Amino acid sequence: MKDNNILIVDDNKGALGALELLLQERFGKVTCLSTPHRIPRALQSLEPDLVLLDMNFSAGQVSGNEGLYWLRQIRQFDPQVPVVMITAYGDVELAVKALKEGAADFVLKPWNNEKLLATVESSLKLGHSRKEIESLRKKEKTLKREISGNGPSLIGRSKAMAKVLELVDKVANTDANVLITGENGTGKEVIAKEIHRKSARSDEAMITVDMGSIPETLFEGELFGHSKGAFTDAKSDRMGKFEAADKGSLFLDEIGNLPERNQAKLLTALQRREVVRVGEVRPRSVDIRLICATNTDLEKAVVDKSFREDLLYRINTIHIHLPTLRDRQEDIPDLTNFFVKQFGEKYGKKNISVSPEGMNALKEYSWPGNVRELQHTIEKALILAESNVLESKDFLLKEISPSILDDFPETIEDMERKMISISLDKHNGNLSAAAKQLGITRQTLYNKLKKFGW
Ligand SMILES: Nc1ncnc2c1ncn2[C@@H]1O[C@H](COP(=O)(O)OP(=O)(O)OP(=O)(O)O)[C@@H](O)[C@H]1O
Repeated sequence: MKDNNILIVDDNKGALGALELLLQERFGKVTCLSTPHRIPRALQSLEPDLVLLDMNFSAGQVSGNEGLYWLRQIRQFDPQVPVVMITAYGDVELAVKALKEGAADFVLKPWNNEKLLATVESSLKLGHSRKEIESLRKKEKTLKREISGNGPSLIGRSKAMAKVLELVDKVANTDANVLITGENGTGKEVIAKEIHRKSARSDEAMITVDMGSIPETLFEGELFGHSKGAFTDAKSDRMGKFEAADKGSLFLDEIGNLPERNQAKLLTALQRREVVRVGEVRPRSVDIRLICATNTDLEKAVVDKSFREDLLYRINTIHIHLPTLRDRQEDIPDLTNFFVKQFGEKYGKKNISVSPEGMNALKEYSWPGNVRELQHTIEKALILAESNVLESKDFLLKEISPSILDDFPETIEDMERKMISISLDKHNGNLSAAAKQLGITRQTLYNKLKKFGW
């Protein structure tokens, strides 16, 4: 405890000298003030770790009111710094008053050296803990913002997107459950982040869970947490995603991929707004705002009996459907310029632009992979670009031939089946290789195969 900075304020010069000698040997630097009026300046210049404050300064004053006044001033300037009150006229009532006003402790004159040193030491520890808590809180806040994404990088001035954004504004500040649907890559996660960012919960985290990538047996542990020893790998207590999202938002992506057994467990947690960690019996309350997303037709899944109707009603209080990129061609130039700038900075190619002919080609393309495909197309074009102006040939767009269109799947689900089947054929049934090529996890592929009954 040698590197502390202590401020002593006492009008009695004898007491000041004795305290200085006693404290500097044990705790580090000590600064003495014989008049309280210099306290504000000293707090600013010294940033003390502790203040030892006399209660009476003016001659004849024994009420302790002066000390209480300066205690308030100090706490206003720095609420974390511990203040130990010291007086010759202390009584229990005055001590209680000072403690109520936020003093860390109270010492009577004449003091007992050992007792005083112990009081100062424990008050210093209290001050250090307060500072640590304060800095951890700040760190936590920054991390939560980092986890939730910093926004706003949401591009979309088309009529279709204006409607979506209007709905986002209306629901953001409510706690209504929101279901976001739309094809792959239309920006469902971007919209979920926007809802969170505009909500009163934006200081807390938005925790994202990809429901398709959690193995069926690990679902409860991942979402609800587990206690130490609940299963072989549970080496310590762990909170689940629900608890981590407490006071913030929980974003369940790919909710359509949730196996039936776990749909019931999720529904129970949502209805009760509480979770029970695996290995425990005591429920823990959670205060979350639920946002779900899917590219599957959940109404159809309900008819097919692969998705619970009661769960669908629970999650879709508000339904936001995202238009495909081909249904909002007006957004293509803004999105293109946004990605050109973003990747231009990333790859050190800042003067790149797109020719009018190139922009037309981008607008006319059908974008089956939506905004994500546009993003990847621009990134590739920028990396390979040999001139500063990108032409249509630079985008390597794959035009779909009419014969392919004849055989084109009618629904996204049909397309998924087809893509999975082609990929499995290509990789001789090797799930890992097919999943890698399709850009999904092996577990998601496995869940889809199960869903299709393959
Ligand atoms: N309106 C937008 N403005 C800027 N970037 C966008 C917009 N929409 C989508 N993106 C970008 O496109 C990519 C895909 O978006 P996102 O992951 O939100 O789509 P998704 O619908 O959730 O996809 P999936 O169904 O595959 O999970 C992301 O990199 C995202 O930043």
